[in-house]
Amino acid sequence: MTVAPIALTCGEPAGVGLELAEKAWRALRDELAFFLIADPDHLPGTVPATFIQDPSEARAIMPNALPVLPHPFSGKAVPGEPDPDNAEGVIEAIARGADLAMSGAASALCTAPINKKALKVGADFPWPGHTEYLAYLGDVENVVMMLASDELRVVPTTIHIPLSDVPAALTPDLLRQTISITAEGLRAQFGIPNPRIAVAGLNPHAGEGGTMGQEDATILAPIIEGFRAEGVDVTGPLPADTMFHAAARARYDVAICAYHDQALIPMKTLAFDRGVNVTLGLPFIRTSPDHGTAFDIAGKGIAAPTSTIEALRLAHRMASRA
Ligand SMILES: NC(=O)C1=CN([C@@H]2O[C@H](COP(=O)(O)OP(=O)(O)OC[C@H]3O[C@@H](n4cnc5c(N)ncnc54)[C@H](O)[C@@H]3O)[C@@H](O)[C@H]2O)C=CC1
Ligand SMILES: NCC(=O)COP(=O)(O)O
Repeated sequence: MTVAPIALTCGEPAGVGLELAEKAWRALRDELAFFLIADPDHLPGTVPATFIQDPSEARAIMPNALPVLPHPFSGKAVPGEPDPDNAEGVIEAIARGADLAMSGAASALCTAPINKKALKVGADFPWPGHTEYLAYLGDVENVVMMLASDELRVVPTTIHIPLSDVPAALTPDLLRQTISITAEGLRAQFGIPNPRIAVAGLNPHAGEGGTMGQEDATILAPIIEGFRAEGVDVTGPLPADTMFHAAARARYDVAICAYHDQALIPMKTLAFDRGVNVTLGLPFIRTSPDHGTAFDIAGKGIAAPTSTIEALRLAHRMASRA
């Protein structure tokens, strides 16, 4: 099935996003169609680019040049040095890509990394990241961040909040919504009819019967029991330290974790170079590489494009299934 091209936002122009867009185009030009939303003046001089006015032009251009939907920014792109004047452009480009995905002109949105601090400094960006901003743009209250690779899928129930705030934020409602959205996403968008969902405990040894914390028994266990009573395959709370080795991973399709690092450390340890960040629960498909702006290597030409390539491939597969 032919699907509309994917919108790829450039992300932070001082990061590795533009380099990755070029490398992804070289790898995927004969495989799928995408177009980059970026300032023409920021493009690497090494990439043949053709400017488009409408996403529908991208497919025919793709084999020969990187299709670019021009979006002017106010500042220059200097590797490793984010310009506060570019913050508005970064934010607008994401909104433009989301609009195109919601209208169907793009089959999905794939986002190159942003630098959260640069957007805060440059434009007082009020959201912690794409995930929350896209929920706002898509007018949905609850979304789920899932990091996916062949080895492992993980969901952090709480996302970009201080560790000290996690226990209070881990409410029954949030956990219930997170499990529901994840289960539905795996069914509808990943073709897993009865997903096996493992829930990680918050405390060491999942609380060790209440001797190492109460939340596992008082908050996590009742929600898990509720889903099981409805026939959903949810297990846990499992001790987090023993649920990520190979034999344990074979028992579930996704691990629901309590907080950001509990989920992302195993994921990035196993598959940093090919992990994909997917937002579930949006009214459109959104994927992203699993890494950040990598200022330390920006402009050196050494950034690995594999995670971006996998993000575009996964977006294409999800769009083809929709
Ligand atoms: N989806 C997004 O927009 C994301 C944005 N970020 C943001 O990125 C910024 C930097 O975050 P960090 O924690 O420093 O993580 P990072 O992923 O940017 O960098 C961590 C390390 O991994 C290396 N690295 C990252 N991507 C690479 C690639 N493609 N090829 C080779 N090496 C690579 C970097 O050089 C660095 O040594 C922060 O502002 C963070 O919030 C982080 C993750 C995702
Ligand atoms: N650590 C994951 C991350 O920062 C991705 O955030 P988002 O910008 O995709 O919300």
